Amino acid sequence: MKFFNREKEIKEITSILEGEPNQIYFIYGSINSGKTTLINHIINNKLDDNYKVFYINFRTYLISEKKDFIEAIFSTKKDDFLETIKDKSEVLNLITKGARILTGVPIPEVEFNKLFEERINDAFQYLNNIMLETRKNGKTPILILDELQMIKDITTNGQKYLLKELFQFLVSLTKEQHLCHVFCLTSDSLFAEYVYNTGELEGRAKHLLVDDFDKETSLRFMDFLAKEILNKPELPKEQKEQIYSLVGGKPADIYNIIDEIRYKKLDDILNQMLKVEVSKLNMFLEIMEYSKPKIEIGNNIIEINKKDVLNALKLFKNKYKIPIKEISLHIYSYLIKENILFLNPTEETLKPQSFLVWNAIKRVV
Ligand SMILES: Nc1ncnc2c1ncn2[C@@H]1O[C@H](COP(=O)(O)OP(=O)(O)OP(=O)(O)O)[C@@H](O)[C@H]1O
Repeated sequence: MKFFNREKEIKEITSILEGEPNQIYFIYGSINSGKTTLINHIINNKLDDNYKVFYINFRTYLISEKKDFIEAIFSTKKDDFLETIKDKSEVLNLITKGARILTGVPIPEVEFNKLFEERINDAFQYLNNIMLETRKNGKTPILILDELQMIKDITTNGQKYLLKELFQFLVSLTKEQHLCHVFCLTSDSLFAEYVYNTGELEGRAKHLLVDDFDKETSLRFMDFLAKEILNKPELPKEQKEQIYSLVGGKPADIYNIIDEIRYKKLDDILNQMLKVEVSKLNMFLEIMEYSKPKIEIGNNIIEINKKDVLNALKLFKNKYKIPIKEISLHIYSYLIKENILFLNPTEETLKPQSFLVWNAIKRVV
């Protein structure tokens, strides 16, 4: 897959990386807006060997307890051949000479096994030492935590949230020690909102939005893909308009459509996409009748009323984006959890997760 555009975001992130680590950066955006693709493009193509990237993707693990969290962060393997790291000198080798991007923080197997018996702070202490070693060897460490929301419900010692301890540690890495750049990625906008309003991160964290493309960029992206995938110089203007009016600037949707044009008619592709989305929404509303869904807000469990959901969705009939205060907290939280709405905490607005979802809403309610 060839990478397209995002000059503004690339400039912003590379400028951050040129400076001293000082804040935790949260990269957020609606589903499939291109967050992971962007950060991967930057670490693979825009950095020189003076950087060392520790990339942790929580999506690849099923995380339900502290032990899983530790397993996700650390790696006891030297390389893709799954050779085990035996001692500290092999860890140092990986940090100084190994690949620029490491998946997981390297640790000798014996030390890793010990982490399970000890307090979570020991894991953070080990991580801190690795960042110090990386610095000592003349490299700037970058820690990337992808899909961070996966750990939000993990408790340690029965009730204390692991997330809070992690945040404290990340503040120490950035604002206090200026040791390591930290980027957290999330597609869960309720989580992004929680982070945005978390008192202990005030003045210590910044949010960077990676949104769907605007219209002009989307049309250029279609021509870019027409060249890459279809071997055509561009797509006819009316086809581009047709695609945009159904899926807007969602990179993943645009990519899938152009790819399918290789073997299907555009009209058929678009009709099928809309049909599927409309039936998903209809099914969702129908199931609500029977399942009587509930949502936990603070310490309260609130039942979701179908009529309230329909009224909330009706607000989008003529508008793509609305102020958050127009929908009550439990209803919008539920619709976000169900991947129907996206919340932008910095703007305090709500919009459908995608243009396609918006088109379905307009037809169903
Ligand atoms: N800048 C880009 N250039 C080319 N293709 C892109 C770009 N951004 C996104 N895409 C396409 O969109 C797909 C989804 O992007 P990606 O997985 O990065 O989104 P995401 O925001 O990380 O998703 P999630 O919501 O699941 O976290 C990619 O697999 C790719 O096909």
